[in-house]
Amino acid sequence: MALAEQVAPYVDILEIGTPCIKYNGLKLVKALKAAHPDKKILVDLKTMDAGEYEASPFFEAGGDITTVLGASDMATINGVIKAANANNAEAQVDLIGVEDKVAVAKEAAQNGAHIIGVHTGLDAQAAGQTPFEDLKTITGLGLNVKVSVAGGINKDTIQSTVQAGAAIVVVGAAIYGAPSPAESAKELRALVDAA
Ligand SMILES: O=C(CO)[C@H](O)[C@H](O)COP(=O)(O)O
Repeated sequence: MALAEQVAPYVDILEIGTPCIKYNGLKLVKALKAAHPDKKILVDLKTMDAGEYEASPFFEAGGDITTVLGASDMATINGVIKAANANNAEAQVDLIGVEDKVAVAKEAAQNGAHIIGVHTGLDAQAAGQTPFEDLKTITGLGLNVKVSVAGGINKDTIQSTVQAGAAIVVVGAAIYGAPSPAESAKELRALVDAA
């Protein structure tokens, strides 16, 4: 809540990351939305099963976007899309760990997913991986969805993600790990606006 307060002037979406939502649950979604009704709240559930059942309460609590793993069964993805549509919200399909990212992105988009997330997770980042090539591949498909990118994005790389077609750029450590998260968010925002 304190971090959100600091960075809110510079961002469009406030993400509750996966460890954070597991620890805090629905009450944090409600509190964050109440404090920031003008922001979208992304709840990074990384749903793997029971899509509609798991996502619905998070949309009802004020979440605007929840994530579902592209590695899950397409029925799970479809369930999150259904829950999102019932709540005037959005389903983001996270391609983290997916072998055939193009096939999953195409099918999810065809099924009505609102956002496709190109994502190099923290453990893959530690092994030296980045999301940039995958981002170009997915935006290059020209699907009728927004493309989000996440995975170690910082001030040196954020403009290239916008130029590669990312509609949503997720920044974690480069904001929350900065000496001044607000200053970092402000700088990143300016770079995005100038890209
Ligand atoms: O979803 C996540 C990890 O699974 C993170 O939110 C995402 O990777 C963004 O954080 P960072 O910019 O530090 O990579």
